[in-house]
Amino acid sequence: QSFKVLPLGIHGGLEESNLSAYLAANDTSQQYVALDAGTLYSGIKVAMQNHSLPTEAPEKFIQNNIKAYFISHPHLDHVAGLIQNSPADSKKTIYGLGSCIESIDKHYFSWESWANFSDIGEKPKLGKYHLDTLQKDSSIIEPNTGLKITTFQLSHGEPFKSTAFLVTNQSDNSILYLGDTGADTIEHSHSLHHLWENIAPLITSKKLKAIFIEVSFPNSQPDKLLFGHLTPRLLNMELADLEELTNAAALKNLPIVITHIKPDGNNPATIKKELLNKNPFQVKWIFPEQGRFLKF
Ligand SMILES: Nc1ncnc2c1ncn2[C@@H]1O[C@@H]2COP(=O)(O)O[C@H]2[C@H]1O
Repeated sequence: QSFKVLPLGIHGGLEESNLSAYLAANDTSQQYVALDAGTLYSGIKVAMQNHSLPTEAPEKFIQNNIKAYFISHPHLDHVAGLIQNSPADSKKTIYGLGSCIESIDKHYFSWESWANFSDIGEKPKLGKYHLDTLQKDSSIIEPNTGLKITTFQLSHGEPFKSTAFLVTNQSDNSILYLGDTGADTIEHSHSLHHLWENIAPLITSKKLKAIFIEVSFPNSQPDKLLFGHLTPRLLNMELADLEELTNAAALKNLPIVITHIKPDGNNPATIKKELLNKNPFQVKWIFPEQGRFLKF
C-alpha cells in the first residue's frame, strides 16, 4: 500500500485560506486523517474545483471523509480551519500532546472564544470532539483508518512544544509529518536528533516514503527572529545529522515536502531557490500545492 496526501493549506501565515493542513490516507482509501487543520473548507473547495475530489458540499467531505485530527501544536495557523468548521462537523477525535490538548480546550473550546464542542473543560460540554492526549514516543492505531500514528515531541521556540507524527500503514510503509520546529542548535534541544535516531532505520530500509518538514524563512532571517522555525541552511544542517545516522545513499531522492513557508514578499521564490541551489544530500525537494494530491 502506498500513501496519498492532499494538502489543504500549505503556508505558514498571512493567507488565511491556505494554512497548514494535510490529509493523509492509503492510496485506495477515502478515509483520511488530518495532520494539522489550519485550513479545511477552502482547501477542499480548491481540490474540488480542480477535480482532485468529486464535487459535493465541502462540509459533507469534512463530516464523512476526515476521520480524525492530529494537531501538532495549538497555534491558530494549525487549528483555525477545525474551529471554524466545528459547528457543521461530525463526531470525531482530536489528538495531540497534553500541552496542545489543554491549550485547545482552554483557549478555543472555552465558550468565551467558541462553543465548547469538546468533551472536556467548560460546561456545558457539547461532546462532539473527543480530545485525546497522546504520549511522546508512543504509537496508537487510529480506529477508523487503521493507520498507526507514532508521536514525537519537537521544540518550537523555547519553551513551546510541537509534534511530529509518523504515519504507518498496514504494509509497514510510513510518511513523517513535522509540525513547526526550530533546529536543535538554536532551540538548545535534542528533539530533532531524537526523531532522526528513531526514523533512521526506516530510511535505510526504504520504508519511509516522505518527510514533510517546514522551512518558514529564507536564509537571510536572523537567528534571533526565527521564532522556532527553520531556514534552508538549518534544514540542511538537520539533514546532515540524519545522514550521519543513515548514509549518504539512503537520503538520495528521498521526497522532502517543504511546508509552512511564510509567504511575505519574495520569500517563497527565495526559499525555493536556496533549497534547489544547495542540496548536498540530493534529496527530492517537493513544493506542495493546495488541493493537489501527492503520491508516495
Ligand atoms: N517575539 C515575537 N515577535 C514578533 N512576532 C513573533 C514573536 N514570536 C512569534 N511571533 C510570530 O507569531 C507567529 C506564531 O506562529 P508561527 O510560529 O508560525 O510564527 C510566529 C511569528 O510570525
